[in-house]
Amino acid sequence: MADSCYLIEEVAGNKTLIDLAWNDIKCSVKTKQGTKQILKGVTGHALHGEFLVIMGSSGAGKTTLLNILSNRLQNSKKVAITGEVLANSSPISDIFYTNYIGYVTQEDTLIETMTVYECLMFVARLKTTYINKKAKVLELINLLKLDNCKNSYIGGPYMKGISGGEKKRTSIGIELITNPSVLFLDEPTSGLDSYTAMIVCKLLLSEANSGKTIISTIHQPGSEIFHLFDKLMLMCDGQIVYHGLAKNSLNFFAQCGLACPEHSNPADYFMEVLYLANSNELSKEELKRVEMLAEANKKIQKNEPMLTVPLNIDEKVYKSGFFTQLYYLLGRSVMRMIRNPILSVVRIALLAVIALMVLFFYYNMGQTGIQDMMNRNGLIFFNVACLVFCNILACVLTFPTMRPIMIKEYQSNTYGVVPYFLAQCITDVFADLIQTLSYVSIIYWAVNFNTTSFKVVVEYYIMVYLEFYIGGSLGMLTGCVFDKPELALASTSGLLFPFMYFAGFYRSGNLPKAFKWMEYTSPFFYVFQGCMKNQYEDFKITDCYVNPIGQKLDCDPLDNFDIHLSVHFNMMILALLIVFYRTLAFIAMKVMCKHLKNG
Ligand SMILES: Nc1ncnc2c1ncn2[C@@H]1O[C@H](COP(=O)(O)OP(=O)(O)OP(=O)(O)O)[C@@H](O)[C@H]1O
Repeated sequence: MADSCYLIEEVAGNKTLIDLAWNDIKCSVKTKQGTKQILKGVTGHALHGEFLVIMGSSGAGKTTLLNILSNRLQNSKKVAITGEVLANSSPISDIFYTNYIGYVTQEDTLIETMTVYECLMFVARLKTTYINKKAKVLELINLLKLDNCKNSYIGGPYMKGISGGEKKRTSIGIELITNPSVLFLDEPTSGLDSYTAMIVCKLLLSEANSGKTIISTIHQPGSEIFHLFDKLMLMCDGQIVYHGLAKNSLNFFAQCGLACPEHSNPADYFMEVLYLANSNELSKEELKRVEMLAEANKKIQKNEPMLTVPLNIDEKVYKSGFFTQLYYLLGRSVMRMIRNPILSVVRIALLAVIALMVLFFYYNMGQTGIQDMMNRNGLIFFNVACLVFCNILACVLTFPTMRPIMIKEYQSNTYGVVPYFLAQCITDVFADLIQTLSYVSIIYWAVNFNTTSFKVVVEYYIMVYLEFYIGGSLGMLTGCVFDKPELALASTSGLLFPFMYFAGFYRSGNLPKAFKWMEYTSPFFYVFQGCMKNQYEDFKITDCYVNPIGQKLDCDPLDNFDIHLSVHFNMMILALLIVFYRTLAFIAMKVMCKHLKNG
């Protein structure tokens, strides 16, 4: 295993070796049916240099145990955990996890528009202090056998990318780049073919050989993979029914009167023996079998000598500073926006369609008659509705897809919420600026909008910019509150239609007094007011409708629509609303992260 000893000099030299032990871990959760005991006093250990595989029946509590050991599940209103986890014979603090552990989740949380190399470099830049980060990343890529695809996109439903096995190895690489002493993995081989699963398991074994403590749950390994395992922990009904060398497990079951038939895959056989028809209500026979195995397992346990080397704890939660985090997050966010097909399609194609429609129907609009005025009003409102909606759609559709990635990276202390949030806001500032400049420049002169002064034109640019940004802010807010794009989209529609109705276009002067206040809650109202005021400044309709007694009517669109707030006042209110929506989005993001950290 010449290539297996990644960073072995650090493991043997400066790197801390860790023996992990856990005593009498109990975990219960409150459910609607009452309290459910998930773990019933679980005791075990994983030593440095060991690859411990946790297997067991579905619902046995494997993931729960992994989450408790890795501090991803903590005591909360719903969850009660007791027992202790020791590292090198000492109780561990929260900061221990930041310093020494890595966690590979079951789902790959990778950005589809990044390459394998970029994914690893991003983490290396934020979470490591290597002098030559590029060399370390390339070394790791070589170890993970990802050289062939290092410059390929991760890919996803909308773009072709690397294979499932390559994604999994990239996810493992993201954790290995920080060279953790303890690595947890939740079902790293699920969904992979047997050959790829074998590659992943061999990689984990080699990492264990280099001194790391590797703990992984694994589902249905083939017999070839099973024979790779070093230590095995079998769980059933929240208890450990075997913990020891994988190669001794068959003997243990035979001694308990449950001999595995010859030529069977031991992993399949154990799953058969530990299968529970209903994990909420065990039959007498199942209960007896589980208790018999759990008792027999207790008898074979010996006190393993544990390391007692004290752990050097670096109290810093984040390995990089605020501005470094912001810088790389901003770079990633801009790159994602440029490369993301949904974002580019929604933002550019939709905008292009709107611009073409406007040019087609409103090219060289007249400036004098009643009809011209009505067309102009229609176009102003059309712009307001379309541009806000266009940006909301882009944010609502893309933000929830970033959510699991952000949560995973936040939980592993890659960066804080503030730099992440600011990076999103700054990216929007630039994206909206480009959209505004292109859209307004294309349509403004072509449709004959007001060009009486430079100030009027600039103000219109600013109003459109605020339209885009307020749309993005609303999209971000719903995207932060709802985790699924469908839910976010549905709630956005529920919000947008009343907002649009109360914009002051459909019923302005004759809105019943009781509902008048609702106009002030709609951002569309301020955008519409601002744009109308801006467009009709110094603008005279000469060809007015004259009634039978000679009065000129409908000459002032600002009067017709009851437009009374100044352009600058509307701009100020919109700026405040942007701050308000973004603050709410930030609070939603912060609450979500805090909630997740507390289990
Ligand atoms: N927050 C929760 N609320 C209610 N029940 C829970 C909660 N978390 C876990 N459980 C239940 O606890 C049991 C153990 O869950 P866990 O995910 O640890 O099992 P597992 O062994 O990993 O199962 P699988 O192999 O199917 O993923 C399951 O019956 C699960 O439904």
